[in-house]
Amino acid sequence: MEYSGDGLREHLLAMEHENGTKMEVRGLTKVSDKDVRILSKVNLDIPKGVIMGVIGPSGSGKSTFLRALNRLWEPDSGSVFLDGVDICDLDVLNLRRKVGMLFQLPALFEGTVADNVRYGPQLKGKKLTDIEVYKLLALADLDSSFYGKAGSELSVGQAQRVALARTLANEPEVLLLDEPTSALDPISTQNIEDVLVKLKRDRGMTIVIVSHSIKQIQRIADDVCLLVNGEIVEILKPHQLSEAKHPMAQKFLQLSS
Ligand SMILES: Nc1ncnc2c1ncn2[C@@H]1O[C@H](COP(=O)(O)OP(=O)(O)OP(=O)(O)O)[C@@H](O)[C@H]1O
Repeated sequence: MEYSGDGLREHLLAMEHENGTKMEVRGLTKVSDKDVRILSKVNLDIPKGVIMGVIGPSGSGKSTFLRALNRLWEPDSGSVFLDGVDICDLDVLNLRRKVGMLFQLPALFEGTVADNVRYGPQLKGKKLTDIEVYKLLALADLDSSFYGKAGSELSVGQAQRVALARTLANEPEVLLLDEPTSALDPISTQNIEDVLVKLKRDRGMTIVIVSHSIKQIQRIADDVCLLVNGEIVEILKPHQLSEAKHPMAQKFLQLSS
């Protein structure tokens, strides 16, 4: 299709909207009770439909940063915008549906896998059909045999995929993952990574993943930000990580490789 004049401008504007910034983090600062800076004026643009990796030494503020994106804590100063709207202006439960989160260890509720997957929609008064539950399980790479299983029967890797299906049942636009595979074996890790890449590719999902594994970030991330002492010191493409300039970042990368 050819565009000219107004048509071209409209087309470009539409593309800009399609591929625009999903989350903007501006001046995010968190100070501990003991007056220690945990995050210091963090700025980051997270584009739509990308996997953003967050890496850095232990204690650098990665989890704190991630939790700020769906208001698991409130910053001392600074703001986070979702599609241009300050997340403080959104109903917090609604925000957490739009910006879902997975943790290192999955915590399933009592009951079956299907009960877990149905949980979020049920809170909004919607009962997922069996077919909808099966589809969500499939999205998280779980076959139909998991439907009636109890959470306690599952391996950690399987439980993590159920937790992912449960989060996806809320139809999030952004997925936050805090070291989601660090307790998993290589095959379960690969299953989760494949699902994340598929969610990005097929659904345009925006994903922010904190990981201690540089290799994982290199396998799946589009961009990676390096957090050191509560500050983003560099934002790079995964293949450029060896070129990081900050001395602490260099040391961290050397020790991690
Ligand atoms: N609720 C809190 N009160 C006081 N200090 C905190 C609190 N939560 C985190 N911290 C401190 O903030 C710093 C950053 O912690 P955070 O868990 O965000 O780091 P991290 O980069 O995710 O670390 P790790 O890689 O070890 O998980 C640490 O020094 C931690 O001790």
